[in-house]
Amino acid sequence: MHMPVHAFRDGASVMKKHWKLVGLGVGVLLAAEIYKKYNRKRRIQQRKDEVKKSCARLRQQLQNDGINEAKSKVITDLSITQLQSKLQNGELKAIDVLRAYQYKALEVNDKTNCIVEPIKEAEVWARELDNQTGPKGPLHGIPISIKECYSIKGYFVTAGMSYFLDKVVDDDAVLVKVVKAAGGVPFVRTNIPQTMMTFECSNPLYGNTTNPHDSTRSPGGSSGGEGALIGGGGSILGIGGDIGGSIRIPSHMCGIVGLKPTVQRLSLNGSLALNSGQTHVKPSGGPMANSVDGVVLAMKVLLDDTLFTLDPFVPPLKFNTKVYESKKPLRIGYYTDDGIITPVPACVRAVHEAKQALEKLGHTMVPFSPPDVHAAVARYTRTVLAERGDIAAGLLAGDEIDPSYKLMYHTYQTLPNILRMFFGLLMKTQDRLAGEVVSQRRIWFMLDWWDLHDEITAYKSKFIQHWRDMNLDAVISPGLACPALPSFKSIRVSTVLSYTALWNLLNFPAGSVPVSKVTENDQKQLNDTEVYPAKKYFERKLKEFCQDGVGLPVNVQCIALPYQEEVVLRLMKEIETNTK
Ligand SMILES: CCCCCC/C=C\CCCCCCCC(=O)NCCO
Repeated sequence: MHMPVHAFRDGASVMKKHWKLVGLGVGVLLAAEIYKKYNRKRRIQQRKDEVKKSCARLRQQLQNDGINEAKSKVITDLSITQLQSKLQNGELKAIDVLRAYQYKALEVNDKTNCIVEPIKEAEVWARELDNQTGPKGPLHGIPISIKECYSIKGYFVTAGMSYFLDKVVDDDAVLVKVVKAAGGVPFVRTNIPQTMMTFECSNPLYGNTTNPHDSTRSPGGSSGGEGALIGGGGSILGIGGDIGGSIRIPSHMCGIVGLKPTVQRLSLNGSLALNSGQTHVKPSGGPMANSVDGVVLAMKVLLDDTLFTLDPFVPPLKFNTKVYESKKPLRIGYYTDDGIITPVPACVRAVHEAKQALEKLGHTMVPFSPPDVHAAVARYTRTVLAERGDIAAGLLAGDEIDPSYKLMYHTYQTLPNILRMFFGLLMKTQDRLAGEVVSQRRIWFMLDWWDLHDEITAYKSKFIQHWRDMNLDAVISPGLACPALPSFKSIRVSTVLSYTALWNLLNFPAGSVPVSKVTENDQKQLNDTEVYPAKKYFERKLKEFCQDGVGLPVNVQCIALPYQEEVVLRLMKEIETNTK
């Protein structure tokens, strides 16, 4: 049978028509995509310009008001206790304190790029406080820096993603409201890493933040802007957030004090979290400051009726001064190596110095081994990476992926599963945990999710039993396995996170407090293979990244059982007073 020629001709013309339509469709889609990308780029540039202008305006204002280095220093050199008392007794005005910190913050920002933008309403708030009659709030006139993820009415909350540049938020986060109700003056918003799920501090909107002690290094993250600003002296008290170490890592890397409370001891309502539907390991909001007194003041002020009313899901537990001020000797566990990655000598020395100081104060120090950290941390990553970064990837469509997030993004989003498994196997030959984390499968089924919950609950019970068997009141550990890392390198030594993430998995409160600085001798020991054999791949990388680190801050971590923040803070205060 043969087809007449016209049938071919008709068929061909129908096909041609279809191809034209398909071509048109593809063209429209492509054009839409190009337009979307162009639009996002334009929006990012616009945002960058707005931020630049806002800093320039403030600088001009400070100049007009005659604020200079010397005038600023008189105020920024005061401790939080001195500052609070001078503001309370009227010796200092809120507007003068604000100006002094604005000046210093801009100076630190010039060096580290730690600020997203100044909060322009701060001046009005400070003047209102100065004109106020009647009783003063406990934070009266104290300038407070705020991590970018907390809503402040009239501002963008982005976690470094242009997706969120479409709409300014229309209300303050609960913690911001409590700070303001207590007379605090939120005055700058601080930088974060893209998605906030890394411990760097870089994103395409606001750029990379550097460490105030070494500009080639990262301040850590995700509350890295807070770390750099407070560490550089540009803020005395700030608010951060932590689901894996985001308060404690920048505190450690920038030599400041930070507290990750038990989840929900403070409210996170009104703060951006990409993984808010993730139910097993939740983030905590917490204070960061240049002293333990600052963190204690913040906890005392925040744990009050205003907070309990604004967020009734916060347990109404006020700050327990009796526990904080207790002199009763405690039984404290300590460890320097969790078996995942051996900390560099400076971080080990810091734990020993804190231990000695606590011993001198009459506490009993006992060696402690956190049980099965490997399984715990594997469950932690399985939980926080359960959707393999799908949520972030959806929001990031069209955005440039920041260098700090690239490796993680591509490992989980673009690498075909088969290659990821292969890559994971290869990594396992170098580092078992890292290899396992890379090979972990996405959680598809609800029953797997529930099983994971049960495994975590069982681990918590086992851990608490071990803690009870040892009759412990608290534990101290390295602040992290290394001091500040060169910018963009953290993913290459990501297992250092085991020192902080364990306490998120367990939901124990944990704080980070400065103890020391890296010395020449620490560096000598780092390069002595007898002291630091660096047998694992990540340890070798750590050794490489920790060269030339003399002078970098080193903290230790203090941990207690859930809702015992006051025990953590007591230890932190004792360590702060009795080391260095
Ligand atoms: C412990 C082994 C780590 C292996 C490498 C896995 C890499 C990343 C895992 C997730 C990283 C989570 C970082 C969380 C930072 C943070 O606390 N963000 C606060 C968000 O509110």
